[in-house]
Amino acid sequence: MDIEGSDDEVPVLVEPKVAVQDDDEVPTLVQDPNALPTTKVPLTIVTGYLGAGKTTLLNYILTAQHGKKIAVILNEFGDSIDIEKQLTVSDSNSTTAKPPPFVPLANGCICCSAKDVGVAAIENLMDQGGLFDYILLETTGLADPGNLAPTFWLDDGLGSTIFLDGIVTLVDAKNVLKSLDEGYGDGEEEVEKRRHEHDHDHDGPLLTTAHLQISHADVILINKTDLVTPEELEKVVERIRSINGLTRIKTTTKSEVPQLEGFILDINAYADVTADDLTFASKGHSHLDATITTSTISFPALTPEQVDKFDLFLRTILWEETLPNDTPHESFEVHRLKGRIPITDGRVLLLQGVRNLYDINEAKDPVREGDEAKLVLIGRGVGQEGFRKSLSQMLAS
Ligand SMILES: Nc1nc2c(ncn2[C@@H]2O[C@H](COP(=O)(O)OP(=O)(O)OP(=O)(O)O)[C@@H](O)[C@H]2O)c(=O)[nH]1
Ligand SMILES: [Zn+2]
Repeated sequence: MDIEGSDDEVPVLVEPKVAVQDDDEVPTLVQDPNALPTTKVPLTIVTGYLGAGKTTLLNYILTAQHGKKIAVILNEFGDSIDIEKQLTVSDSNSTTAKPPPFVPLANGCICCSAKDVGVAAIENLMDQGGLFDYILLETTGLADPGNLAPTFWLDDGLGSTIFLDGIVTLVDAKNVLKSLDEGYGDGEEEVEKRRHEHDHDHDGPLLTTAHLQISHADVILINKTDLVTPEELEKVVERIRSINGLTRIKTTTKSEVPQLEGFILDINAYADVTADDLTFASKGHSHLDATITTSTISFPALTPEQVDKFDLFLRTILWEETLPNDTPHESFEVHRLKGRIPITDGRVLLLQGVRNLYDINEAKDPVREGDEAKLVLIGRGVGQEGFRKSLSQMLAS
């Protein structure tokens, strides 16, 4: 969906549709010699089904007053190999009327084989220093953000310059239930492919792109609320909540989020694990969705000796996709996980994971909320009783 810039006061994002930019039309980026690339630049992934309002959100952010210089990376699938990504830098403080500067990036699909090209292009820009202090990456409507997130998280090479701040998913209030139920928009071929990839038995409930975009989201904007009744909207909220019990949800029209800071930008979703988040997730939401659920496992504070066993439990479920101790189970797939694990010596461990990557850090300010440890899992088949059983067996061994 093209959004043409008409206001010449503010830089407006135009999605690339042409494969080749005329050199004359590509202004070069102006370097700010005063800015030093000393701090890490946050990167937010903006995902959501075709036409859900991703570009509308980016335009909203680019024109809002936030005092940030934001780089936007777009990637669009074309009909051919002419897949294009471009980068535009917005300076909300600039008063001069200039067309947005474009730096064309190499072609390729950022969520799969060519992802490193995207990363290299960002790094290249970071080398120029001070050009921007925030990165927004809009994926295509059919992207699985779980494939993309690991590229920007826990990458030592990138670690010095970029970090993944969070994943924001736009949901089309009018169509999302159809997408979840029928794979509406995914196309028959894609639906069939996903059955092969994610459901080895072929008879489980359908895993759609909408599921993947919701299960990985740290923030969900249910957009286009003007197109549904309050009752319909309530159903959408409940369904989404039942899939992802950790995500923050906001209903919007025209992707308008007046409070960007702390909700869309700078949310630190891959660093902080607050007790509130986990408590919310474990309130027990109805299992309205047959494919993806959120499951919370609570257990007593660990002794220092149990930490390694807990780690082995995580490695087994995430890396081997099986339950320890030959615990019988049906196939499962973890999309996202978070945890807060108090240790009897006074420490609190914070746990973050996406797909088969995870990270354990000690809380810097270990406030103990009782002695209950909580592990929240989002994914397919994560509600099986075997998870609890095998964990307690593991910890008791
Ligand atoms: N009725 C209605 N239309 C909206 C709303 N938000 C955005 N739109 C329109 O929906 C269309 C698609 O919005 P985009 O922001 O381009 O969506 P997108 O997710 O970037 O779409 P793709 O890049 O094509 O996947 C545009 O015509 C928007 O103006 C809304 O809240 N209500
Ligand atoms: Zn778009």
